[in-house]
Amino acid sequence: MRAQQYKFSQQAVDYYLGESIAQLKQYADPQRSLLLIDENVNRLHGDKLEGWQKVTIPSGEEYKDLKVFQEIVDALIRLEADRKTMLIGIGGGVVTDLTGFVASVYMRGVPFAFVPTTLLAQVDASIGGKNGINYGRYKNMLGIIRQPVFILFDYDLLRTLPEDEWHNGFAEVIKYACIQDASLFDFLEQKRDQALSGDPEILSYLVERSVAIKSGIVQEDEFESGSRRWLNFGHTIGHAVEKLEQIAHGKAVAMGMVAASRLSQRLNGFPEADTVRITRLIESYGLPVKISSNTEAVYNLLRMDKKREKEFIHFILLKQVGEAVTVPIPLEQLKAELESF
Ligand SMILES: O=C(O)C(=O)C[C@@H](O)[C@H](O)[C@H](O)COP(=O)(O)O
Repeated sequence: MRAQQYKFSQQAVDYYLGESIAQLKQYADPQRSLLLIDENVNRLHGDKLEGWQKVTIPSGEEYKDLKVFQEIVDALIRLEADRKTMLIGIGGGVVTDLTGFVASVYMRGVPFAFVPTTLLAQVDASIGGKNGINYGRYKNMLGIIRQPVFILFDYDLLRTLPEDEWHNGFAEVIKYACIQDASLFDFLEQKRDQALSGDPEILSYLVERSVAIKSGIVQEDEFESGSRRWLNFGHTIGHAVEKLEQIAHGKAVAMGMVAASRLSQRLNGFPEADTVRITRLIESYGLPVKISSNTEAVYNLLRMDKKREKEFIHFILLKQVGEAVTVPIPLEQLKAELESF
């Protein structure tokens, strides 16, 4: 196990990398904590969490909504959770987002922590303090930026992930390579087989490199007025496609990254050969690259992206592999570009 601490504006966050979920009692008091745990994770790993009070959360993005938020608040009231009760979210991004959001508003804020159990949650969703829920057709429309007390990364939990969910997580790792780390991009190309087969050494490297890249960017711009926007590479179109097609986040981001690379080619001088390279890498990790959604429907959702300011969207493009830039694109121009794809 490797312990690290990252300091953010209101909270220092402890990371326990390569720790076992069975050791959770070392970091939180079962008498003063409540586990919000994904129902599948509880079924598969609940035996390692005896002696904790649990509230189970249904599995799936469709549950990251106001209704489940309300059910969790009801459970907290029923269990008489007070201001010192720590909420520990154990599951994928849905559970960590919901836990952080409920914890941020219940009694005006209680402490919280995460045990991310999917690759996507370990490399992305659990880090950086973005917590929230979807609202209607819009992704993460209600939310807050607030940091957890700690994050426990247990790599063994990834072994029980369903095939599809496993591939999903690689989309966000590829994103980090595209926006900030060309050598990680080479590594992902060269070590694809070991990465996909879950080779422990390669996997811990990929998680820890991703965690370091994301944490560094968030430390620099926690409230997303500059470099943090880069973490949204592939997400502007991706979020719209995710909602329209009801597909997994990683798949939608994969398609969004290919679209953003093509846009980078047209508007930012990004070499065509690199769009081809990104597309190949994404495909080689078993992720989709082609969007078949209705263009107008994509545009109508994308108009409400959080990076919009009046008639512009701060769109994330690439300059080269490993270097992102934010370019304000007028909505009308974006519409025309989408139509021409
Ligand atoms: O942490 C961030 O900042 C990100 O943009 C990371 C994204 O991968 C993540 O999906 C995030 O939740 C999207 O945020 P949103 O602000 O576009 O809803």
